[in-house]
Amino acid sequence: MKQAVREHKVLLTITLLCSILTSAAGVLIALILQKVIDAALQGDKQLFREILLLSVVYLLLLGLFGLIYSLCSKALIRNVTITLRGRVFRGVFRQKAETFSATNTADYLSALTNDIKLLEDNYIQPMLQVLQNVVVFAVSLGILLYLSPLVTVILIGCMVLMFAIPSLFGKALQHKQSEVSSQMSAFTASLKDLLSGYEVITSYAMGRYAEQTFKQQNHRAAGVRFAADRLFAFNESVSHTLAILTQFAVVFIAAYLIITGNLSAGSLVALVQLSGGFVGPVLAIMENLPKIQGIKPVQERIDLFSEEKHEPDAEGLTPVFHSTLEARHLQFSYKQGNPVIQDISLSLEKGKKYALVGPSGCGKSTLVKLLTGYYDRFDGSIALDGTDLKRLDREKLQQMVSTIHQNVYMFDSDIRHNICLHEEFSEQMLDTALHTSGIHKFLQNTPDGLLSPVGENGLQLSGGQRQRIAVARALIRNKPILVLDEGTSAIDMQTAYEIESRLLKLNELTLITITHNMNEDLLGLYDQIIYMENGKIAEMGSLEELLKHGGRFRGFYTLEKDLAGATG
Ligand SMILES: Nc1ncnc2c1ncn2[C@@H]1O[C@H](COP(=O)(O)OP(=O)(O)OP(=O)(O)O)[C@@H](O)[C@H]1O
Repeated sequence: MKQAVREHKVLLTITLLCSILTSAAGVLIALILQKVIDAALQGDKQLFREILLLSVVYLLLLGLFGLIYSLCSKALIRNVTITLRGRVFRGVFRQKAETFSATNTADYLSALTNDIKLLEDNYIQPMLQVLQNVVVFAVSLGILLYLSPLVTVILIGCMVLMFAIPSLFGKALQHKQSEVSSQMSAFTASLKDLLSGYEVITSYAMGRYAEQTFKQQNHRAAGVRFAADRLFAFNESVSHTLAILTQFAVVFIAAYLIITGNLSAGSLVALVQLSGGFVGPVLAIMENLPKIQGIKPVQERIDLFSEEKHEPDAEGLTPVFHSTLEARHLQFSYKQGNPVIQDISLSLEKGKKYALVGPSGCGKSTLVKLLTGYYDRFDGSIALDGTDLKRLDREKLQQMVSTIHQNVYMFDSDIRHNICLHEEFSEQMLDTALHTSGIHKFLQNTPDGLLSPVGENGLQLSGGQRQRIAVARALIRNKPILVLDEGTSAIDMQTAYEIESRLLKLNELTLITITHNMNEDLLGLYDQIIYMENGKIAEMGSLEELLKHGGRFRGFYTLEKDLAGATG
């Protein structure tokens, strides 16, 4: 947060300077009032003309500095907001995949929208106001002392009382602000969940449930906000009452000093004006200080997501893959005491093709995620060409692997953009990717070809078409490792067979396919079938070897085939 403000030092300095000048000049009006009233009461025309001229110059300068301050402060808020959002956005994308997936995306959305707005309203603007008011207070104090030390002492007494108030509210407000931030995050999460579930909600007649959930979250969010505002209201009204009391005290004492002949009428007007300039700033400071204190939890949350929090990889070695990807005694659990991967050792060779099979939930996807550097909180070791994965540059490692999942994310653009993703590729590379992925088949039936829009998250395409785009997206980049995590499950059998058999022919590609499809012709093309059960590798070998062996894989294979036959 502070770093983001520091990035705009020049604008900050100009804003602060103009703020000081405008605030200080604003106070001088009291002296002009004093002089003009005394000149009028004395009938001094010469002095009256001089003050009139001075006032015109004063007004012009005040207006000019006021305008510059106003423009600069708004530009400062805009720049800091842009910088903060940028830092959070980059921070989110730079963190480890493991950390990213452990956090609800609504938390990121909330940090980028609600929290940054809270910072603007409760930190940046109050900070500028506090500074302005400190200047007004200091200049007013000087002039007050010059006009009447007695009134000044009484004013200071009232001030002390007024300062005691925010300390009573500060802690409670801090707590309430934190609650507002968490509740807004929960509200965004719930809203996102409901909107993403549109199809399920409408087709399963869940409208009432959705409305009720929304109503509850809506009321809760508004309720927490109101509880914080209520506390602000108490703080503000106590402060206002004390401020008015102070001004009353000044008027009555100054009036008494006029009665006793110790003060001029002009000075009384100046004192009343100054007491406003003295009390007002204290009031504003008191209102703003709890806001600044209260925003600390939100500030910490933003800092947590910001890029400076994400340390670079320890060694950041550049990964190379010429021979093997090897795991030794690999153990991993999502929750302590519940291991999902148990003592797995295996070696994958470059260019070979592996089919990973086993009952649902046995740990296939988790194993592949570990092997490709998605999670780094595991026991045992994983090495790429002999170098420990934890020593490698995470970003470069990610760039060596393409993973195609069952659900493919599509940007709301056309087919070409969803394959190339802002990168330039030759027409020949694009053509090869289109053929290997089987896209060319359905392109013939689309009027705009590669320029056909796919709609929000690819809604205008079928599941199979989306998966073919994902295959092309991966192939065009020519990455050495391709993971198909049921990546062709939505494609018809014939096309899936064609795509997979083309991938199996790519000599340089190391292919790891997680599949439930027990197609003998396809499985027979894989170099190795890795059969998993309960987080362990139960058997490993070619299809022929495993079937001949007649072990656990054979039982699984036969059962799956029978089931597919019965349901298909
Ligand atoms: N992010 C996660 N957090 C907590 N537990 C998880 C997470 N991902 C998977 N699991 C659990 O780990 C176990 C293995 O899941 P995994 O997805 O690796 O299995 P799988 O063999 O690929 O299953 P499937 O064939 O159904 O896709 C399951 O019990 C699952 O509930």
